[in-house]
Amino acid sequence: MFALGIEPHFIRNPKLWPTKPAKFSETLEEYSREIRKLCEKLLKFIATSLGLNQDTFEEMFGVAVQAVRMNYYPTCPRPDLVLGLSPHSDGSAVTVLQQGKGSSVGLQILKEDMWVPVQPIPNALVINIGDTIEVLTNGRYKSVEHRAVTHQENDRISIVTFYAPSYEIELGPMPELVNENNPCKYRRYNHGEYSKHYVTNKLQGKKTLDFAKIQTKNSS
Ligand SMILES: O=C(O)CCC(=O)C(=O)O
Ligand SMILES: [Fe+2]
Repeated sequence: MFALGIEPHFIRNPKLWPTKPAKFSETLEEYSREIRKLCEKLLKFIATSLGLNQDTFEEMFGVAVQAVRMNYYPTCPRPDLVLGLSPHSDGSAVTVLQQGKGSSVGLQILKEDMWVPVQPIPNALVINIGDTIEVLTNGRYKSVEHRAVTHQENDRISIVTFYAPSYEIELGPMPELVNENNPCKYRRYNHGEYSKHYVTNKLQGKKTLDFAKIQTKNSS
């Protein structure tokens, strides 16, 4: 995999940006600008769906952090033994995933304890909800546990954009979404600390969210 910080500029490491192909940087810049607009829109729709002001997340996030990860999964003679990427949820607010043209099925999501393949749809993007939105909505939206599998004959590429709040912000469940029927499930924390926790821990399902979980007697 190849990961690059995009926004804000201070997270960029220009030394890592390839000079070949010549248009790499320009193309990635343009792609990222458009994906950023899409993420802003998605967050407006999520806020509206919860009866909140559409700018709720934008106002809360500060200058949002955007990073991209390009995953290459070579063919594998024993896909039954080798995963492409271990099960995890993303630490982002939302993730936009693009699968290479003509890609084989590789992404799977966990639904009712079953791994369900996500069939690539030509010219369509996959949107994943990340842990940040799960916390902010007190679990009304849930981050999706997913993994990537390998394939015997076809290799595969995915290009994944993570969109998250600024590292400085403190976040926790929004008071509007906490009540007697839906008691507070997560504590408040600093998003930078969560990000650090996320990247320094093994990918292991939704375990990283334990960082924020309030342990109650009945919770597992
Ligand atoms: O390659 C995929 O489809 C999944 C990639 C992914 O989940 C990630 O990069 O976080
Ligand atoms: Fe992911």
